[in-house]
Amino acid sequence: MTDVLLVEDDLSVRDALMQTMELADLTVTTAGSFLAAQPRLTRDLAGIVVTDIRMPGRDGFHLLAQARAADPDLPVILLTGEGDVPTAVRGMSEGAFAFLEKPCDPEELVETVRRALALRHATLEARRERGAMDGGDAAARMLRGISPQSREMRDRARAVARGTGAVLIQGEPGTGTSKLAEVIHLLSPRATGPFVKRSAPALDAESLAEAIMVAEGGSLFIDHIDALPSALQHRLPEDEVPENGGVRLLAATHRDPAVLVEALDPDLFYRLEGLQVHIPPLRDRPGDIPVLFQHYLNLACEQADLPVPDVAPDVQARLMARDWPGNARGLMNHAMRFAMGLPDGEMTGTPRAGLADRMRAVERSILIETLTRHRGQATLAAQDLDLPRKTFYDKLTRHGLKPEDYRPE
Ligand SMILES: Nc1ncnc2c1ncn2[C@@H]1O[C@H](COP(=O)(O)OP(=O)(O)OP(=O)(O)O)[C@@H](O)[C@H]1O
Repeated sequence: MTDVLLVEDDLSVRDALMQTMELADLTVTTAGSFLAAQPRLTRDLAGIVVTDIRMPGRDGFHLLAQARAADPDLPVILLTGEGDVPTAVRGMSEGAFAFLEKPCDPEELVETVRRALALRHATLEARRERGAMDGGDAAARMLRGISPQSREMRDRARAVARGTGAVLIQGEPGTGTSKLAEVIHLLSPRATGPFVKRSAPALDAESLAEAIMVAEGGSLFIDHIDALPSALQHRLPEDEVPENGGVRLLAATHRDPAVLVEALDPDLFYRLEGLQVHIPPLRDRPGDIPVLFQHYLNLACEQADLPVPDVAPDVQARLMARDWPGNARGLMNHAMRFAMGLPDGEMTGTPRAGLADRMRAVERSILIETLTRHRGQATLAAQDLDLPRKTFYDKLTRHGLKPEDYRPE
């Protein structure tokens, strides 16, 4: 992966610039002319372009135009001759990201490149997210979240949906167990059949039989399965369901599988044990908090016909540091209140830990958020946080975090 595509015809200048950037841990690819660079200017180029203006044949302005034709959001930094202000002005008016006078000050060059790169990554990330939402399947559309745990959960849902046996979903209240059940149904070959949801404590023999009948050809989702009376556990739909006929059983519990073994008859427990999906609590995936919050904020504002307020970075950091005992539902309620401009009085996620623990939680959230934003690229994340690489890695180790967990799927 290239951070910088450097286009410069003068070999000694090219080597010097390349060395400056490589010393700053940037990955550089070089080209000696417009023609050599042209095929690399694509819409999905993960880096940015630094180009000399004066080159034999087609010059830097041609390159700028070509880059903008490939992708108007691709940042291009122009290198001008000393004192050549009119050229620089023309470059800016034609859409260059910045211009630098040669010979370049190394610090200024690296700093400008980093700014351009951060913008490039943000652009590509936003496109990727949009693509996943627009063209994605039910898991991508309905289960928001950019954390590695959320990605894993979506993959697991897809895999489980392809199976035929009963499924057990486990997660704390408000983590989205019902939503995940619906996603599994929608991803399965039974998607065109009904999805019927019942809560175990409200069921008796008659209402269970009726629910099974209504769910014919689709899925029956039983929430709080641990509260299903023993007598009814034997009346659940069978695992051996004919293709697209019968009823597939999906179940959820907030309880630990270790406790569940006590609550269920062994037959049912072992049936459900085969295909399980666990939803981690929100506090273990703070990277999802800003995305979910923004999603529900947009929704609340749209419903109430209100303008969407800005979420300042310190507000985001505070949201991420909370432990959210109500999980996604708690966050959603908070977003609603925020949209209405209501005070934070009924917030349930306020941390009660001491100062040291709270600071640790904030540090962890910031590390996760930065790694997520830089797609697991530790060097960029460390730079973003103004930390030497070693200090950054020490902190990751202390929090048990690994950059590779934050790289894209
Ligand atoms: N990943 C997610 N993306 C978008 N919305 C989510 C996500 N997870 C949960 N939600 C939302 O949070 C709310 C709670 O989800 P859901 O009702 O599925 O939780 P639950 O675990 O079944 O809760 P409970 O059993 O306590 O009712 C819902 O409005 C759901 O849409």
